[in-house]
Amino acid sequence: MDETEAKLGTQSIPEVSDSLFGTIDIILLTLLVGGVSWYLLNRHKKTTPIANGRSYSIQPTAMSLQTSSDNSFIKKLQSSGRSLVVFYGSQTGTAEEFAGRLAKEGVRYRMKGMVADPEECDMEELVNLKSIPNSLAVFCLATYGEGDPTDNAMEFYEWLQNGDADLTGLNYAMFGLGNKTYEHYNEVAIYVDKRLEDLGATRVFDLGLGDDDANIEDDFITWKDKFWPAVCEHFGIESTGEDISMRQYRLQEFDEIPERVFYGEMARLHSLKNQRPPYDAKNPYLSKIKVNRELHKTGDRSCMHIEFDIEGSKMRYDAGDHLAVYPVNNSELVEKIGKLCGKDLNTVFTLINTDEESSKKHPFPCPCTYRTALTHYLDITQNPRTHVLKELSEYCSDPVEKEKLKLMSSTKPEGKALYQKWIIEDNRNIVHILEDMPSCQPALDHLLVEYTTPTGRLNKGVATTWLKLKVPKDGEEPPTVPIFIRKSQFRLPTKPQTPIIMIGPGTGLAPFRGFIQERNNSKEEGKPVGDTILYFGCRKRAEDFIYEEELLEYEKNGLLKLHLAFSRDQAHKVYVSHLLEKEGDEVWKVIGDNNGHLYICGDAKGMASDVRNVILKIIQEKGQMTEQQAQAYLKKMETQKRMSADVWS
Ligand SMILES: Cc1cc2nc3c(=O)[nH]c(=O)nc-3n(C[C@H](O)[C@H](O)[C@H](O)COP(=O)(O)O)c2cc1C
Repeated sequence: MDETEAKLGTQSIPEVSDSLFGTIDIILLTLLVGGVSWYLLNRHKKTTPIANGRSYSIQPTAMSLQTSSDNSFIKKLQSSGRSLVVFYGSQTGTAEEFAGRLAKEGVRYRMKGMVADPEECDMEELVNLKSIPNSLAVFCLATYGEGDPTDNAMEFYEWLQNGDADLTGLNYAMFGLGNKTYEHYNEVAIYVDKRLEDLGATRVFDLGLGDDDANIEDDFITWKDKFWPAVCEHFGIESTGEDISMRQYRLQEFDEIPERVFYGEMARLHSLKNQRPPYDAKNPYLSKIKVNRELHKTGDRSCMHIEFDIEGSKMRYDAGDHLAVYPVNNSELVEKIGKLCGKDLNTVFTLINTDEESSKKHPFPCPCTYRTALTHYLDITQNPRTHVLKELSEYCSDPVEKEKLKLMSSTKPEGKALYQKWIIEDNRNIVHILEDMPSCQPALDHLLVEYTTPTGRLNKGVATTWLKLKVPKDGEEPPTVPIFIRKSQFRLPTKPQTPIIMIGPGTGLAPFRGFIQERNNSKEEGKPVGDTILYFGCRKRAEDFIYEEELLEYEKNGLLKLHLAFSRDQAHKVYVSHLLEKEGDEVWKVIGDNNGHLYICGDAKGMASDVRNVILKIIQEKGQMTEQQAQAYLKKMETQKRMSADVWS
C-alpha cells in the first residue's frame, strides 16, 4: 500500500468507560485498523518481533538522547564500587520501574546497585561478572506476543538462545512480568532463568512470576521480600537496616527561562515544530485528523473511526501495522495537582540523575515546565504503586493518614488488602489520594519522579477521551496529533490467491478491514483472489455491528464470505467460536487442504483461547490427528506464519 492509501487509515478505539481492555488502552488505541487502520498503550498483540526486532516499540525512549556510548557495565560497576546490576526487559515501563526499586534497595544490604538496559550493555560481559566479588545480576523481564522478549531485551535473548557462553560463577535471580490471560505466560523469564542455569550460572533465588492480570505489584513485593533474605544468606551479608531515602534525581529550578526548554517533544528539541523525517517513536509525526466519527449506531458504548493523514510524511503503513498516538493528560487534572502541591506550574525545572554512571541523565526530556511534565511525560491517572505510597507518607502531617499510607505500602496481609480495596478497587489516582488525604503535601518534583512512565503507559480513557475531541470541522484547520507507526508481523499472504480466514470480533475487526481492502484492490486489478472469510461478532446487530454496510457490500460483490455472531440478539449467547465449530469443513479446507492462513485479532482473555481450542479440535477431527499431532500442526502453522494472532487483554 502506498502512502496515499495509508492516509485512508482509520482507528477504532474501544469505549472508554467499560473498555474491556483497561490499562492497555493506549495500545489499543493505536492499533491502526487495516486498510489501514487502528489502535494504542499498553499496550499489546501477536506479532513475532524476531524478524524486525521492534514490533513493540510503544515507547518513546525519550531518554536515548542521553545515552552513553560506553556499554561496559562491568567497568561502570567497578568504577563506582558496585556489585549489583539489575537488567530490565521492558516495553511499557513496569519492569524498568521494578528494576530501579531493586537496585536502590541494594544499599540496605551493602550491595550498591545499578539499573541497566540490556540494549545499551555488552551482555557478553556476563561471563566476567564474577571478577567482581559478591556480584549479582538480577533480571526483570517482561513477555510479549507469542512468548517474545521486549525490544530492548531482544538481542540479549537471541545471544542466549544461539550462544553457548560459559556463565559459571555468575550469580543471578529473575523476576518475570507477564499476564496469565496470554497463552505464553511469562515465557521469556521462564526461558532465560532456565537457560542461565544451563549455561552454568548460579540461581541465588527462585524465579518470581508477576501476573499483570491480577496484582503484579503484590507479586513483586512478595517475591522481593523473600529475595533479599536469600541474597543475604547466599553472600553471608546482613541488612544494614537503613531505609533508602536517597533521591535518584536532583531538582534544579530556573529563575529565568533557559534557552533549551522542552514542550512535549519525545527527544529532539522543537521536533514537533520543525518536523523532519524519518518519523518514529522518538520523533512522532504531527498527523492531521481527516475524519473522526462514531461507529456504534446506538447504545452508550463508543467506538471511534479516525482517519490520519500521513501523505507527505514518508511514513510507510502496511495493512496490519499499528498506529501509535501520543495523547496528553487532562488539563484539569494537571492544574489540580499543581494546586494540591502548591506549585506554580509555569516554573521551569530539570531533574538530574545523582548517579553519574547512569545512562539515563533525566527521567524525561528536561528542562521543561511542571505543566509540560504533568501534561506530556507522566501518567498521572494510574493507581500508584506501593513504594509511591510509602514516600507520600513522609509528607503527611496527620498521623492517621501517614499510618494508612505506610500500612498500604507494607507486605502485611491487612496492608495488601487495604491497598487492593482503597487504591485498586476504588481506582484512586494521585489526585484522588491527595484530595482524600489533605494533610499530605508532597514536593511536586518528588511526585514527578515517582510518576514517570518512560513508555507512556496510560490508564483507561486518557487517549480515548482526548481523541474524542479531535474532530475536524469545516472551514477550520484539522486537528493534529503526534503519531508513529509500529511495524507488525500480522501480514497478508504475499499471493492474493492464498485463502484466508480472519477471526476478529469487536474491535478485533480493525486490521482485517485493511486486509479486505487490500484483497479487494487485487480483485479490481484482475488478480485471482482466494477465499476471504471473516468471522465477526458483536453484541447486537443494530448496535455495534461496525462497518456493517461496507462488509455487506464486499459480501455482495463476491469478495467476502461473512460469518456473523450477535451475542445478545437471541436468548443464548453466540460467539465467533461457536460459528467456527459449525464450520469445521470450511476451516479445514482453508488451513488443511489449501495451505491457507488463519488470523485472530481481539480479546486475549476469552475469545482468543476459545478460538484456538476450537481450531485445534477441527485440526484433530478433520485432519484425523491425535491431540498432540494437532498441537504440532498448529505450531507449524505459526512458524510458517500461516497462523497469527494480534490479541490483548
Ligand atoms: C500487547 C501485549 C501482549 C502481551 N503478551 C504477553 C504474553 O504473551 N505473555 C505474558 O505473560 N504477558 C504478556 N503481556 C503482559 C505484559 O508482559 C505485562 O503487562 C508486563 O507487566 C509489561 O511489562 P512492561 O511494562 O515492563 O513492558 C502482554 C501485554 C501486552 C500489552
